[in-house]
Amino acid sequence: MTDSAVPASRPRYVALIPAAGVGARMAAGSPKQYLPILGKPMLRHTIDAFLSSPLIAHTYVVVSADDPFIDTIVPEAGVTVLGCGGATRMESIRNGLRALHGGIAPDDWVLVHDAARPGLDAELIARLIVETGEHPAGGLLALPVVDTVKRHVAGEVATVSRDGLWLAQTPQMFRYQLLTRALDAATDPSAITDDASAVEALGLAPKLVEGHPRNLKVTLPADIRIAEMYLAAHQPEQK
Ligand SMILES: Nc1ccn([C@@H]2O[C@H](COP(=O)(O)OP(=O)(O)OP(=O)(O)O)[C@@H](O)[C@H]2O)c(=O)n1
Ligand SMILES: C[C@](O)(CO)[C@H](O)COP(=O)(O)O
Repeated sequence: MTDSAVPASRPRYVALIPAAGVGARMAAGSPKQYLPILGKPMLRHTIDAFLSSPLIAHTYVVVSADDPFIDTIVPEAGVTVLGCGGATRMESIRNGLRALHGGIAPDDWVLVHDAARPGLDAELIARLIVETGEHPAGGLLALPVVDTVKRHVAGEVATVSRDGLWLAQTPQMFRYQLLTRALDAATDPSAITDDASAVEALGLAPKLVEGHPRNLKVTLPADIRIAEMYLAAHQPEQK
């Protein structure tokens, strides 16, 4: 895939990384986005993925107002830290989008990407941007479900058809105007577990673009080692 399929200047593509979570399921005693992955903080890997992409005009990182660790990672050219994290992922993203207001055009694209997915790289970013193209509902990386799916509720167990089921990853990309409208319209935060679900609630169908297992979300302690294995296997060769 070449970058020539991508429009040159405007609209721009910017990255928005929500990084204001506490990492409760990781239970590491400090926010998981600062845990070392191959000796480098997880968030640093995530930021570096966007800095390595020639398609991304700027990267914004949303952290908590009282985040004591972020200064060890940024600032640097091409990255802006926004200390407006909220109580939920959706709130952090909403606050981040509001902070961009005025500095971004309505039809610029925003790629929202979890700080907790350090396995992203420039190739996956390019695939998402090129395959989403001008799709009016935007697009997201996702993986088709390969296992048999069970639903277990109140003692009842049933097998759910996996036909058409995908696991959503990030980045998820939408034009700024659409994403802000979708998140502002979201009334039931428990139903909005990703950015695409807010857009779907408007009756739109974002494009699913095949992601990669290395782009896993580091959620539980065992995921750290898995992320390290993927990243070690994917490092450019040292000369
Ligand atoms: N209030 C929040 C909660 C989450 N996030 C971010 O959203 C991404 C996905 O969230 P998740 O993996 O759930 O991270 P945590 O909320 O930190 O984890 P947990 O749910 O286990 O506490 C992470 O990069 C996280 O930092 C955020 O910016 N603001
Ligand atoms: C956005 C996401 O990563 C897509 O899979 C996921 O929904 C985030 O969930 P979390 O519970 O906030 O980690």
